[in-house]
Amino acid sequence: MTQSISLRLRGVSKFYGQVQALKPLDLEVAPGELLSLLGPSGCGKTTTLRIIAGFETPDRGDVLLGDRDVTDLPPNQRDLGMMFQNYGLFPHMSVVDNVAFGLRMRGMGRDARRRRALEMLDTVRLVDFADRMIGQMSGGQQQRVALARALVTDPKLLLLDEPLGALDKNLREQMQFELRETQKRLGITTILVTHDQEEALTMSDRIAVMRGGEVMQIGSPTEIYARPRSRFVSEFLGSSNLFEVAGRTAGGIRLALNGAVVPALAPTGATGPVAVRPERLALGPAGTGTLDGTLADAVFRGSYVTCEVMLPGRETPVIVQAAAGTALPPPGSSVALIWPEDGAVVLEDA
Ligand SMILES: Nc1ncnc2c1ncn2[C@@H]1O[C@H](COP(=O)(O)OP(=O)(O)OP(=O)(O)O)[C@@H](O)[C@H]1O
Repeated sequence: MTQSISLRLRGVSKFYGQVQALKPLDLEVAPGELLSLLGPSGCGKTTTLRIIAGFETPDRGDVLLGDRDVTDLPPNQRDLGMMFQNYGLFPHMSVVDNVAFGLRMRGMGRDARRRRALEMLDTVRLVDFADRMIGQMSGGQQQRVALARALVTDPKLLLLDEPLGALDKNLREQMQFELRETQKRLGITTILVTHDQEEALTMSDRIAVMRGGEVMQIGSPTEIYARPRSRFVSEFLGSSNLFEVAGRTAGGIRLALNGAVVPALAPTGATGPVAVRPERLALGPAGTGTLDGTLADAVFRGSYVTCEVMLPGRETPVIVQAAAGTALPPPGSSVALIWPEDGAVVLEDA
């Protein structure tokens, strides 16, 4: 069992020539926590991870592992386990030799190496495959070998860069669960880089949503999903319907569209539109809700139905996600949008 350790970045920034890959960044990761760095291509996720690993030196700021300032230490002195998308396993070596490789580099004796590698293979439920060649293992199994190899040196910090990117959807979901389970069991502090919002939502204790070299918002998956602060975050994680706001009253938020007053969480200083998740809206008979419109389309998606509702005075359809089996009138019918009692939030930006 690893003694869990905290990770701290203080004012870390990085330029590549004229490109500011990272604006001064502060980040605290608690012992045993899994923090995801989530964002679109080029937002600075990999740069952040490479600085934490020691492959890259920040222009300014420091990196602390526990109380130790590791900013100037090379990667092999930082007590890290790492796992990347193309696992970097040696195809001509057996499973157990792949896992033991890092121990050999540290000068551990042959028998001790094998014993320790088998222990790790047991953790990822592959001990029966120890003497197979890597090429005889499936994608999911290779991913588990890579995890065992990352953990075999008993690192204090686990760094995962799109670790499941090579797997297809079903296997990927299963491995997300397994990886998270192992990480929790070992209590190892972990940074996960991903551009996959579902992966971040299912695996993380907290998510840092990044854009343009900055953390836009950081919080638990439920917090970030239910209370996005900006339009970018509300649209990057899931989707949102945005409504312009005309003002605030004691009873709630006045919508610009028809002046209706609706309940919404309104943080002080939030002057942007109000965002509502499609699954928080419902449809009812015309005249019974907040806004009347026309049901333009309804698409069956298996476990739910995606409805598009056109409102007078609004160009973009409002998206409503109704449970499968909901009785819907035919397209072209008048319907009412039923606003949620909670679940709408005023954003900070336009
Ligand atoms: N070695 C480099 N030289 C010059 N510019 C770089 C270098 N590495 C990264 N950048 C730039 O820094 C910015 C951040 O890149 P980074 O790789 O951290 O993004 P990312 O979020 O990991 O993207 P992706 O999801 O595509 O990997 C980008 O604008 C990128 O083009």
